[in-house]
Amino acid sequence: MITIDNLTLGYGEKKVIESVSFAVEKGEIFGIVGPNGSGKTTLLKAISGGQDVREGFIEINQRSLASYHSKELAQIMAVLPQQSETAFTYAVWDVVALGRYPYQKGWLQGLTAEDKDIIHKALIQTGTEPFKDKPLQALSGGERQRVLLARALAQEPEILLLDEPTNHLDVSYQMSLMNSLKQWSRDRNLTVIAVLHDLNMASLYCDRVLLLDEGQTIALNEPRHVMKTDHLTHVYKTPLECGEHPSVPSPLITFVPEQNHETNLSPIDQLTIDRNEKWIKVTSPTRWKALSSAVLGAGFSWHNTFVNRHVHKDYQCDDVGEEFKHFLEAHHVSATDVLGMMTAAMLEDGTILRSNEKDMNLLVMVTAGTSNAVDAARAHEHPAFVQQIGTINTWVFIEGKLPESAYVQALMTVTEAKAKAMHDEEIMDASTQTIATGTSTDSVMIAATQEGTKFPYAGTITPIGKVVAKLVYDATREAIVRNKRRRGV
Ligand SMILES: Nc1ncnc2c1ncn2[C@@H]1O[C@H](COP(=O)(O)OP(=O)(O)OP(=O)(O)O)[C@@H](O)[C@H]1O
Repeated sequence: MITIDNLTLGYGEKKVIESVSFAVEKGEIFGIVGPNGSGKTTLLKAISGGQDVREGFIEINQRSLASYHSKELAQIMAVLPQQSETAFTYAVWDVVALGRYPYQKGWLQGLTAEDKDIIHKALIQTGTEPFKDKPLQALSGGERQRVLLARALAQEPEILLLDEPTNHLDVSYQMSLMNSLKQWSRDRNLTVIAVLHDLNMASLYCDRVLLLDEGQTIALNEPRHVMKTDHLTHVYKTPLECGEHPSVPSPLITFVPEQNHETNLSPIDQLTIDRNEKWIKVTSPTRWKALSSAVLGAGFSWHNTFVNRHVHKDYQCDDVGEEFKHFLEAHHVSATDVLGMMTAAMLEDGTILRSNEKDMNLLVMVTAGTSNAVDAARAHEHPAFVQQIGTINTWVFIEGKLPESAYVQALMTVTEAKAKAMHDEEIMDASTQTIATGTSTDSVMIAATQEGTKFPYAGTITPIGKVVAKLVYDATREAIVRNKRRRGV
């Protein structure tokens, strides 16, 4: 549909776009992203025919752009520019009606019933119908932006060029605009080329993205290939990270603010451990990124308070999460800060071990009740699942920066070390009379500061994995031994 070949554009002596080539298919949503001054608007202007081409060419439907008469071009292409025109004193309806101009045969010809119907539909589609009689100047920036979009739609274009269309729009209208573009591209085969500053909008809605820097193509591909941490950090010169969107298969770009630390103490030295018969509560002045199977705060989340709460072995509750929150409130602890686990094991038997080898600052806490011990290999022989609280809870605090993959590896390391401790302490599965590998309700947490030394891997044989495995193995055995002693085993 649109072919750009080896395009070079500029102002005076200055080259602003250099040897850029790409093709946009019919029905595609094509995003142009890049830092301020990288040439996005100039490129879009050239595609709309408003910028002289210095080298290369632009074709639309296999015809040179330069060969189109302006009215002919306006019948296939509509433009929503970056700056919304505020000079208009027209009423909204009249502004949208201007979109029908390319179809009028002469100055004196009025609008047909079909034109009016199209204008009405464009007003409805953009939510601007309620203020169709107001002057454009009386509208907010976002409302005006939507009116200009309605005018572009009234042109019934095959191609829509948008320069930062979500500027001025609140989140709900941004989403609604982008959802509409997606729908029009599907239903009417509308081709969209949009300059976007919001990298997440580009990643959520564009079929392909062109990343420009200083007029040159840095990347051109589907968002998941373009939105890479190294590409974007290099181009935007700002710390950011590309992760996964939690609900759709698109990259999620997050920005990392500068951190100011007022103390030289290590994060583990700053942990406060409150330990009594009711709980082991660890609090931190800073938040840790945790991966856990906890009752409160499961999955990946950031916390500054970690509670391992003691409950009676007969504890039963329909909504454990809610009951836990009430418990915390009653103790003046904010539940939103807390990663919370439960255990019927006696907390004074819990073991806390620390390693502070050079660049390996870790703390491990294990509480162990083994009355629900299960041999995973024979678990299928057990009767139906019964939720009981005799459990091994394991916490690992790591000073360092781990990718999410390393969290998962650390989780495996913890599980293997725990299973070996169970084996070496000869903890039996009461049902199968074989050596157990864990208990039926074990819970685990890996928490890291996400600052300092990078640990890309955390499997058993990696530098950090070796320390995790040793501490978890030793702490689990010690907690089991204390538990056995208490029970007189
Ligand atoms: N009319 C003009 N005359 C001279 N130079 C211009 C003109 N318009 C833009 N430029 C320059 O061309 C370069 C690219 O500008 P352009 O507006 O295309 O960038 P952009 O990527 O759209 O930037 P932004 O994100 O800030 O909108 C900039 O250095 C800008 O100063």
